[in-house]
Amino acid sequence: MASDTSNASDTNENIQHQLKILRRSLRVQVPFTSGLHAVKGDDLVVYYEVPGEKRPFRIDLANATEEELVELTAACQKATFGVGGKDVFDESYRKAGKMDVNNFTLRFDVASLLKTISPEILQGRNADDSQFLRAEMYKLNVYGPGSFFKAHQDTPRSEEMIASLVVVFPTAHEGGELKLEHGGKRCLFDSADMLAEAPQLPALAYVAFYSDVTHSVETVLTGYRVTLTYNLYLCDRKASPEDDGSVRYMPAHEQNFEEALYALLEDPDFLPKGGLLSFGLAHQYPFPAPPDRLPQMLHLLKGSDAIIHTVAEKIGLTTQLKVFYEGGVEYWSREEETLSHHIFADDVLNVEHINESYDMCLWEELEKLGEQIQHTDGGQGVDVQTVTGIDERNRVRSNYTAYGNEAEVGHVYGDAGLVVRIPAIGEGVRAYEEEEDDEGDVEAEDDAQSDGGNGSDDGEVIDNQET
Ligand SMILES: O=C(O)CCC(=O)C(=O)O
Ligand SMILES: [Fe+2]
Repeated sequence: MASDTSNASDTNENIQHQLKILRRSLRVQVPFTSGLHAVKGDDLVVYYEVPGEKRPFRIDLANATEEELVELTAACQKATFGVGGKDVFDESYRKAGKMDVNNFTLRFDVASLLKTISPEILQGRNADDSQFLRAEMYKLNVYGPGSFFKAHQDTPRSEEMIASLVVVFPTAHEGGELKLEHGGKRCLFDSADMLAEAPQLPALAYVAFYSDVTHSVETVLTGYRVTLTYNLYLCDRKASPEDDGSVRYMPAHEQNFEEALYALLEDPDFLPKGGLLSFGLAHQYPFPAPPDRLPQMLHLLKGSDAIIHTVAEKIGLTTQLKVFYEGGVEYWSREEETLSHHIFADDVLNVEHINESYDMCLWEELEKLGEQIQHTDGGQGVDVQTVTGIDERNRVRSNYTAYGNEAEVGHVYGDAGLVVRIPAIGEGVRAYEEEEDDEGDVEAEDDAQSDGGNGSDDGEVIDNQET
């Protein structure tokens, strides 16, 4: 699927080495964070409504008896799950009890736990990023013996919903492990085990994972597994009274990524005429509504995707989300042009107005939207060096009406990926490479590379202040 963009630089050993480092430093990301969280004595007391009863019931989930847990289970509704925008009840898929947030209350305040998980969930973002995490309590779930929840992804409640948080109460149980799967990697969150071995009680076990992580709850064998779920949203820091101005520590893999990127920029064989460094996205994203969908998605990047954007920006390089359209598909392949039409488009292709089967129309629309990729067989276009392949994780579909002997709907598919724009040698952050300065118009940018500053704003004076 990824663009096949072999060029002269493919033979250069240094370039291959640095590309390998870029790949490796993006791969180490684990898409979840978990642990134990100590709480105070009565933090885990829950008051809940029981249908037909005037007064709320009380249960202390730090010291609950079996009888109390049976009562809590009885007060729950049978849990449903979302399929195609509808809530469905199917006990072969999800067997558990749930309680909506307006039917119970508890003292536990998630704020301190949010502080613990935020650095993990917001990793890859700028230290002075204007965003923080906000948690919205979603449901209380009760899994008695025989309960489970099969593999699913959580329904995003908005474009800003980035992750889910599950908090497990210290009620005795066996089984009920949460299985997590992302990008072919699997792991197990065994809260029963963690809580049984907690050095200090009362404590909660917690796990937070990005919204595109597939997860399932294994069958509970004995006892009761009680959980609280929260939706985690990205919010604008300006709206937060809790801004503590903390500075983010840059982990080693992110530093490696930055160093490899610098090494590539310094290599005279690396995209000498400039071009694009392309990356597949490691996470799935909801596409905001049109127009200008892609630029809006840039602030939603998470994990290793966010690292690419943050580091490139720090160096003074532009990152863009693009939709990669591969030519040569049946709708527009013309004999003389097969397979040479690959485009990085600036937005999702809109072809609703196209109502004829002559394939070139689609192609013309695509050309208006983006940059054609240079191919080994020559022709015009931009040089692209692929770091990681763009896959179908963020596939977008555009429909148009195709007329054959009957009108039918045709589809064009594109896949979103990230590109970092590399200037030609002698330009932008690579201005230091210029040997014969014939025009003298690159001087203002001479220092941009060496201080890692953002030399992107024309004419801006860069302070040499170290922080
Ligand atoms: O209770 C749990 O451990 C997970 C619940 C869950 O995945 C959900 O409510 O979507
Ligand atoms: Fe879930």
